[in-house]
Amino acid sequence: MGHRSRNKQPPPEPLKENASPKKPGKRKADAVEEKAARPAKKAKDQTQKSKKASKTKKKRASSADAWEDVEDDMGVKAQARSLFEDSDGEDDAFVGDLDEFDMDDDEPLRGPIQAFDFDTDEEESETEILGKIKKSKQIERPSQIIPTGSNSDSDDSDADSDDPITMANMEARSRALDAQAAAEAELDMEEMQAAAFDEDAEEDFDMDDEDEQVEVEDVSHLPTAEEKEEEKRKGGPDVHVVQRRMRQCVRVLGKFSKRAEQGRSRSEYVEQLVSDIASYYGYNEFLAEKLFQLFPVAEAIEFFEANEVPRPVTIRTNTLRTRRRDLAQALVNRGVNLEPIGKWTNVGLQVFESSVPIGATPEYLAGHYMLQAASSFLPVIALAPQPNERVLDMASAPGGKTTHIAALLQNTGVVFANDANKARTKSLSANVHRLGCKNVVVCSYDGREFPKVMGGFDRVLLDAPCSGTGVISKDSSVKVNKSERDFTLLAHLQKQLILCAIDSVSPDSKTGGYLVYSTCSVTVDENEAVVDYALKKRPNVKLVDTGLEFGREGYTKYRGKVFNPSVSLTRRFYPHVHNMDGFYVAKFKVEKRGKNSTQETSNNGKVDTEVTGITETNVDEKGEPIGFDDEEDRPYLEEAARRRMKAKGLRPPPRTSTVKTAA
Ligand SMILES: C[S@@+](CC[C@H](N)C(=O)[O-])C[C@H]1O[C@@H](n2cnc3c(N)ncnc32)[C@H](O)[C@@H]1O
Repeated sequence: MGHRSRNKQPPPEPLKENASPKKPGKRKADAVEEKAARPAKKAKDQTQKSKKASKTKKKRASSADAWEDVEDDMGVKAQARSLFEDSDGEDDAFVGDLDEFDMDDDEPLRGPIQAFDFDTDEEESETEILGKIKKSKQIERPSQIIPTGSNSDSDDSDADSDDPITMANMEARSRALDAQAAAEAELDMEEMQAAAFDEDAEEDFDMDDEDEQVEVEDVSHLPTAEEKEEEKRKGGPDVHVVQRRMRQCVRVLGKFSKRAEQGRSRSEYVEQLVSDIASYYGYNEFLAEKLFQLFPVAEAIEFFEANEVPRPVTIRTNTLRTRRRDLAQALVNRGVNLEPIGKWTNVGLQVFESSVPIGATPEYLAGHYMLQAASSFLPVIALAPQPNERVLDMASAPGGKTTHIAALLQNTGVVFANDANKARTKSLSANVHRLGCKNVVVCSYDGREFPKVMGGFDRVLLDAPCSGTGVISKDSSVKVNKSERDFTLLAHLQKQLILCAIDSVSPDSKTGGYLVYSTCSVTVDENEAVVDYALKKRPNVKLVDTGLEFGREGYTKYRGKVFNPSVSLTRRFYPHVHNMDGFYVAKFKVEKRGKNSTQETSNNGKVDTEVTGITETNVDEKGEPIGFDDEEDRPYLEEAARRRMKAKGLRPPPRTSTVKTAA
């Protein structure tokens, strides 16, 4: 466990608080208090604004208590989940213990039950109606994907008020806290950028006392190999030293030629920074480096910081049972403080606070909603199933996306909800029943057996098993339990699954012919590399626009690898950018094999046309057989079989072959 993640211990001054604009957690509030107690250390060119920020931080420390346990408890409970299997954290059947929403106050939540007139014209905008409950910030600030309240006009004093929390003042207090957190996140961001990029700043800090000066001088140069050894011998560096060294490295890497120590290379700074990130946030060095490489230096820190903050609690209205406005009304009447997630979804609600366990309300039990991360709406929106279609959800347990698909099909057509893990199909079936899905067939095959089991689907969703590097805030065990070998095995499985998923789509479908591939991981090996592999192995598919309104473009080049330019049509989602779990979505159109066809690869709005050269048989563009080389695959398949046996409590036979990992 890293310095930053150590539970409930008095934390160090955070490197950068609240990268993700959310309510502060206990550790952060404590950190603010500690900061206030320590001798002031100011940025040289500190503005009025940042003075105000430190004031706000102190205020927040005293006012945020009512929220803190919510976050900490959620973190602990979420950690109990098995990530590999249920990596996007959706409800696993009955989730009856979300009682962390209970207020800490001795005073129970009181106040008149709110009644809203929902009997207005059907055509009245739902956002407008929900705005009566909580004014939608999406309207005011459409660039935000999940609202944070940063644009709230509430007075800060609302958050500090000593008055008891009531239904009447809860909204204002909630907004004020959100606004504080967002304002601080912005300021932190500015400070970080200033530290990294301010050309004029020769020194990071003014020294307010001599002790500080000594400490800062100590970390202003990179430790030599001997010093590192010494540091290790003493049980690792002091957390404050690590923090300042990280800041220092970020700053140097921002303008290397000017700021680096003489004789030290860029890679030495990167190495030191990665090693400090690993120890500060509690990652193994391999994963810290893998994730660090995805972003520019300062942004990488934002990503790691965002992984320390829980994402918003969100629910998806089950339109087979109710309408969002009715659900919102019912939950508000039970003391739930919520608002629509954003314009991009008409079924999502963000829960800010609740006086009842949100996983055990009568509405939940009656299947009116699914507890579901906002990011998991995305692949289904991209899939866009049409009524009466035949859809395959190849890796579907516990069914968040299956039940969403069933709802979009309006209980027509059929969804085959498959999952290789039979035990997990129980929670899948439970959710299917609870949500009243009548068009779902649950089955349990290894996805690689499709399309032999059944093919000819109008649409296929492959929400692939993955490393879960997008959901570290939910399951911090990922920080230490993923090795290079895991990524090699996962990418191999994903490549096998994606070919089977493509082959299960009917190119003759009148209404569809689409595959959506998604993961809750942010690594390139599990995303763009898999998609690019599929494009190479199956020339009869092309990538198309996902139809999602936001998300960063997929990489077309990454660390020496060059992918098909159309991979830019795929979309990446990040906790520090979109305030949702890290996610990846790609959408393919499957065309007929055996005919030369024109492939449109739209790249940044430009449309390239190329002849794909599809052949009659199952061969790739070099005339080599498509599919897997049995010999090459044997160790991987053997490894998978061993894992399955272990999972069932059986002892696997000795290995006859070994899986090669990349050098
Ligand atoms: C990311 S989770 C799926 C989450 C699900 N789509 C949802 O929205 O609730 C990945 C799933 O893949 C399943 N899985 C792993 N290997 C598989 C395989 N070879 N074939 C089919 N499913 C597999 C796991 O059991 C796990 O439930």
